[in-house]
This record gives sequence, structure tokens and C-alpha cells, in this order.
Amino acid sequence: MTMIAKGLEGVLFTESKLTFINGAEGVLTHLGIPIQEWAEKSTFEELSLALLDAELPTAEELARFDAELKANRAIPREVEDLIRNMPKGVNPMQALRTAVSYLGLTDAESEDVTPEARRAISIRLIAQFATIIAAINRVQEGQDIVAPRADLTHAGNYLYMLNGKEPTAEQARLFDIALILHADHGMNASTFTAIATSSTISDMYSCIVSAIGALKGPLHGGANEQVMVMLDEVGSPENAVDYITDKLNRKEKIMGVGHRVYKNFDPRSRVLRDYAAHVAGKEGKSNYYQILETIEKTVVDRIGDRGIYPNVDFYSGTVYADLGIKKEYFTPIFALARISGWCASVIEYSKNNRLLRPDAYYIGQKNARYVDLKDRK
Ligand SMILES: CC(=O)SCCNC(=O)CCNC(=O)[C@H](O)C(C)(C)COP(=O)(O)OP(=O)(O)OC[C@H]1O[C@@H](n2cnc3c(N)ncnc32)[C@H](O)[C@@H]1OP(=O)(O)O
Ligand SMILES: O=C([O-])CC(=O)C(=O)O
Repeated sequence: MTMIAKGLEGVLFTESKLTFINGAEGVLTHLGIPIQEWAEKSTFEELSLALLDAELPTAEELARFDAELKANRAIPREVEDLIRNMPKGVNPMQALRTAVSYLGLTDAESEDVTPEARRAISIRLIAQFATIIAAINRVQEGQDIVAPRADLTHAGNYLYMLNGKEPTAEQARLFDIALILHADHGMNASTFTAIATSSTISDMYSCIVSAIGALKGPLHGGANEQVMVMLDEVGSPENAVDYITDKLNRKEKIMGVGHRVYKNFDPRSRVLRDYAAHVAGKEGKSNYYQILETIEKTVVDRIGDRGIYPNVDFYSGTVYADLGIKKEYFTPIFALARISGWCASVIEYSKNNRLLRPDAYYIGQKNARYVDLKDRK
């Protein structure tokens, strides 16, 4: 009997040294180091470099990488103009996809697919994603673009470019941790898409534009925005049980819960839940957190036995909202972090490339004859 791995579940198509996930036990490691340790001890810059080179950097290597990121933060004038001329009210992920595609046109090295060029382009992309996303957000809000600063961390500089004022050290670190938690996650749909594009030996910008498109969907990165839409629909904690029960009775999916690999818990959602609780502790911010807690309990009571628990998208939004980020930008923020994982995975796969080309089991007609248009009913 022909076996079809629907959704490619459980299919191993390559080897990787970057990320290990044990979904049954809620384990996630990068280079063998648990995600909790990366979140507690490291920075987004360090994790990005570790992923790109598949090894822990020395202090000197990290300082050089950090300087390279800072030197590459500014985006070309043409890309700024493109962002300024985008229609108002566009979907920010479409805007990001368009801006990154255009950025490729301005990069003289963009068609170079050697490992050295792929790595150099990756550094520029990691640096410039932040500038592009902040610029899109500000222009769409009718504000001027804020130029990047080289004296702030990657996370701190993003919040500065977004809000036009320097974040507190606590805000910058909280955002840094959120970026760490989202930086890479094995063969998720967007990383797989980036690799599929790169397997044809296409250019780095095409790989990343494909990945942005895959991340955008509500079954993947787009779920974080949908969680916030759900929270607003629920309105207050008292409505949460009925809201979720109705949805489940109608066989509708609850956003921010369930995962292809985690069937017990997603370790990133645990870390984010703690930060969401911290944020909720602040005056006037507790409503969202209470609704989320009630939704989590209701979902776990109803369908937890089917392995459905909060994923990384469930609690992230309340943390972002506290940093002044609007829900329409939650998914671009995911991309701001995941660019490191996308680039690292493309670089790793390219070293031992083979064209990705799965197959479909044919269930259509056989031996059919062409019928002239005039004879068709
Ligand atoms: C960063 C990330 O990408 S994390 C994931 C973000 N996405 C979301 O939060 C969207 C909501 N979640 C989902 O849609 C799913 O859990 C996915 C797509 C993430 C993974 O699911 P898959 O492994 O493909 O499982 P699939 O969608 O086939 O669901 C299996 C069963 O569980 C149910 N189920 C899965 N997730 C949910 C959910 N969120 N709410 C309700 N039921 C669910 C399905 O309805 C299905 O039930 P059935 O067997 O009766 O038809
Ligand atoms: O791994 C997945 O399928 C989705 C996910 O959690 C991520 O990309 O972070």
C-alpha cells in the first residue's frame, strides 16, 4: 500500500546541527544548548552568529559580528522611498516581502550564491530586517522613519527606531529574549520553504522572500496576530470559557494552540508565559493575561488529551503589546527574529545541496482523451 506522509509529517529530508526538538518532552535546543539557557544567558546577536556558523562564537568573533550588524543597519534610500510610497493600510507582511525583494535589487552581490556571499548577505539581512520593519510600521502610522543608532543592541535599536525614543534596559532585554525564543525552530514551514527555494541554487533574497510568504499564514507565524484578535473578541475573562467552547463545538481552530511537533508543551510558551505574567502584573495590563490563562485551561481540559497546548504564538502578543508593538506587526516581529534561522538553514543546506522534489500519489484519470472545447458539456 502506498503511504502518504500528509503534511510531510515525520519525514526526514536532511541532516542539521542547528536545532533539536523533542516534542514529547518539550525540549528545544540550539547547538545542543537548551532554549531556556539561551534566553537567560545569551543575546539575539550571539544566537544568530552561532546559528550562521553552527558553532558557539568566541568573544572576538561575536564583537566582529556585532560591529558588522551595526555597520549594516541603514537601508538604501531607494528602499526607504519604496516604503514611503506604499499604499496606506497594507498588510505589513506583504510590505516586508516587497521591501526585501526590492532590497535584493539594490545589492550588487545578490546573485552570488557562494558560501561567502550567502553569509555576507545574511548579515546584511539580519541587520536590515529590523530597519525595514520599523520603517514600514512608522510610515503606515503616518510618522517619519527613524534612522538606526549604532550604540544600541539589536533589540534596543529596533524599539528605538519604532518608538522614536530609547527603550529602558528592561524593555530592550525583554525584546531581546523574545527574539531569541523565535530565532530558529528546525524544519518549520517557512524554513523549509527557504530551503526548497535555495535547493534550486536560487539567490538568498529569493529564499527569504519565499520564507516571508510562508511565515505570514495563520497556521504558522500569522497565529500570533490572530491570538490578539481572539483576545479582543473575547473581551473579558468571564467570556473566555463560552467563547472557546463554542468554537470547539463548531470544530473551529483556536489560534496559538496546537503544534505539529510539540504534543505536551512548547518550552518557548512557558518562558513567554512568565514574561506575560510579569507584564500583566503592571497596573491595568492584566485583562489579556487573565483571558489567556482561562483559554489555556479550557483548551487543555477539552483537547489537551489530543496533545494540544499553547505554542510560541500564544503568549508572545501580550509581551509585544506592552513594548508598544501593534498586533499587525506581531508577525513581522517573528520574521525579525526568524531571519537568522532562515539564513542559517539555507547556508547549512547549501553546503550539501540536493534539489528538493517530493512526489504526489496520482489519483486523477488515466488514459483520458482530449475533448474539443465545442464538444464539452
Ligand atoms: C510558530 C508556529 O508556527 S506555531 C503554530 C501556530 N499556529 C497556530 O497556532 C494555529 C492553530 N494550530 C493549528 O492549526 C495546528 O495545531 C497546527 C497547524 C499548528 C499543527 O497541526 P497539525 O499537526 O497539522 O495537526 P492538524 O491541523 O492536522 O490537527 C490535528 C487534529 O487536532 C485538531 N487541532 C489542531 N490544532 C487545533 C487548534 N488550534 N484548535 C482546535 N483543534 C485543533 C484538528 O482540528 C485536528 O482534529 P481532527 O483530527 O478531529 O480533524
Ligand atoms: O516548528 C514549527 O512547525 C512551527 C514553530 O513553532 C516555529 O516555526 O517556531
